[in-house]
Amino acid sequence: MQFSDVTYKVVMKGMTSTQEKDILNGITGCVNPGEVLALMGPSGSGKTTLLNLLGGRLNQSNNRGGSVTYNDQPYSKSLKSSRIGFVTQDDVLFPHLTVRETLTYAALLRLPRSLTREEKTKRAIDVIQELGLERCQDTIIGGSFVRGVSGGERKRVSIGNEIIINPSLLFLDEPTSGLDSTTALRIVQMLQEIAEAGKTVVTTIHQPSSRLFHKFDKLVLLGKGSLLYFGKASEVMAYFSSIGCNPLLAMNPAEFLLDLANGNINDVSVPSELEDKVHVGSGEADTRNGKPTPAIVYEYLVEAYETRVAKREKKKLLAPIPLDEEVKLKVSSPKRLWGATWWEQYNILFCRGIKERRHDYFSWLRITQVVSTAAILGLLWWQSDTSSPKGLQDQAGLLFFIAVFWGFFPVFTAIFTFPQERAVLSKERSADMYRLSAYFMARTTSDLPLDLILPVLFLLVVYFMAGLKMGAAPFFLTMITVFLCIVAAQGLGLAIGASLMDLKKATTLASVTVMTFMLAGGFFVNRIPVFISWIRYMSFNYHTYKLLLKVQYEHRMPVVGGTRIDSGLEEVCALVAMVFGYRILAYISLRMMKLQSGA
Ligand SMILES: Nc1ncnc2c1ncn2[C@@H]1O[C@H](COP(=O)(O)OP(=O)(O)OP(=O)(O)O)[C@@H](O)[C@H]1O
Repeated sequence: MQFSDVTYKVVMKGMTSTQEKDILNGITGCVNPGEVLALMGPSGSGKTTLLNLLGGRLNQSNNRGGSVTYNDQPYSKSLKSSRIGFVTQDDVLFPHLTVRETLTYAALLRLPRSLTREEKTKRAIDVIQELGLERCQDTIIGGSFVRGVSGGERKRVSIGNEIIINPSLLFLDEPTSGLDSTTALRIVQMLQEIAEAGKTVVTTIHQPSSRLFHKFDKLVLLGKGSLLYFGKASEVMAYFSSIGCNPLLAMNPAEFLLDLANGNINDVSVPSELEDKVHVGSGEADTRNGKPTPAIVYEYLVEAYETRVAKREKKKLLAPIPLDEEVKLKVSSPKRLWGATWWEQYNILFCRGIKERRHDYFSWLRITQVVSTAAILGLLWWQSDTSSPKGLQDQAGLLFFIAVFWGFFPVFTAIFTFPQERAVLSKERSADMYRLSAYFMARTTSDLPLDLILPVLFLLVVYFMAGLKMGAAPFFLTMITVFLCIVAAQGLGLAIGASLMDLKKATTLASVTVMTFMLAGGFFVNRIPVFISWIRYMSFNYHTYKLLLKVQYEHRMPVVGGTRIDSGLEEVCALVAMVFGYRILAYISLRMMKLQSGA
């Protein structure tokens, strides 16, 4: 991989003006198969931005300049899905899946279609062995609220998720941050072994120990977005010595380099040129206790690199490299290569969804909540009598409550669906693991079984305690009506969650909407002004309430919300339209969601 004169800027919009900020200024370098390239620099120097650019994650941005080529070919979609692995700084994994399940699903989704299911599963087991994860393969990953594997093991699982496709290029963002030095060393050793197998590894690293530092083949040292050094890691000290910068104490080379890149020259001898700059003409403002300021040191380092090394490196990069034609072909193919067919993707994601949320399925808390509400309702409306108009009015209140309860509950569970999975979705879509439509269908259908079990329990308790109309037909019609209401309400929750992708905002909007639909539901107010009558038609509570009345009383209570209940077909159609309409809206919102990669 070669990168030449890579630049990146961001446009920052202020209150009064728009400013451009240069993040990277002309970074040039290359890394070959078999090598580990480390990107080092102080915090904010642009390491992550450079890594994202090299890994094709900021590829569609207009703010980038220069060129990045892989085997002499520009970036392509097939390269992204099958030849590049990208390990982000945060481990974005499902907390309730075990290590083996996580890697198996990654293998099933990402490995090429030419492999059988057994071969893909075997690859996951091989990776577990390669990464030394056998002991914790049946432990769940864990997260903030559930205890799972250790930080180092989690990082290895994240790396495993990427090396499973046997990528030619592996990018890692701070793979050792937060780990103790022995675990960090183990991870870097593993990266070295991956490189030795003929792969190219590029990693950002914050402050490696000296043992770690010596494991890198090449080094890019950045300071405020400019290149201070590119070359062999083993030659970096000799280079800085050649420009007159030497450590005065025995210290870790990484520490020395970071100090220099920060412009901190305590315990560092500086060249006479720099000393002269302080004494001749630079004036008070540029000096601190007779020492050059960080800005002067930084300028000197950038200039030294530009004049002594940069031109030579650029020349080297311009020299043509003989290329294997087969590799060239693979890399330049513009087609996106999916590891599984749409239907396979749907099945894998459906099973993964069920496994990830299996703990939710038998949540006694939810079951208790529903059954106790049902029991309270049953007691309050115990064997209610509908022979008098007053009794009828009373029971209609119960039916309205059922329509509101099953309109309210699913909205508030569904709004969490997409915002909670945003990070995983972004990461997996950036790696082109599956089609969005397959994910959407799997995610929205894998919750249905639970969502339909709870209302059955609820109705079994309420229906007979409250003495609603006896008979199989009214009971099952009531159940179907409640199901329709739940699926429609879920659609609304999914659409709100997907369009806002922020739980606070989504909860606020959902409460206002659900309250409006409830008020317009035909129980509290019969006639509403014509210009807001559309609210009533969008309210699933209204249609559900009308259908429940129809099932229970047929023609004894024909007018609700100012309209007659005829065949009930109109209400069924309205609910079905909502089931699909809100889901289509949710899908469009997800499609429009900007993923990190611009995928
Ligand atoms: N979209 C953006 N808008 C504004 N500034 C940005 C944007 N992206 C990056 N930057 C700025 O660019 C600089 C480099 O960011 P980057 O994350 O690449 O640094 P880094 O070297 O990886 O830092 P760290 O080691 O702290 O993670 C920072 O000053 C950051 O604030």
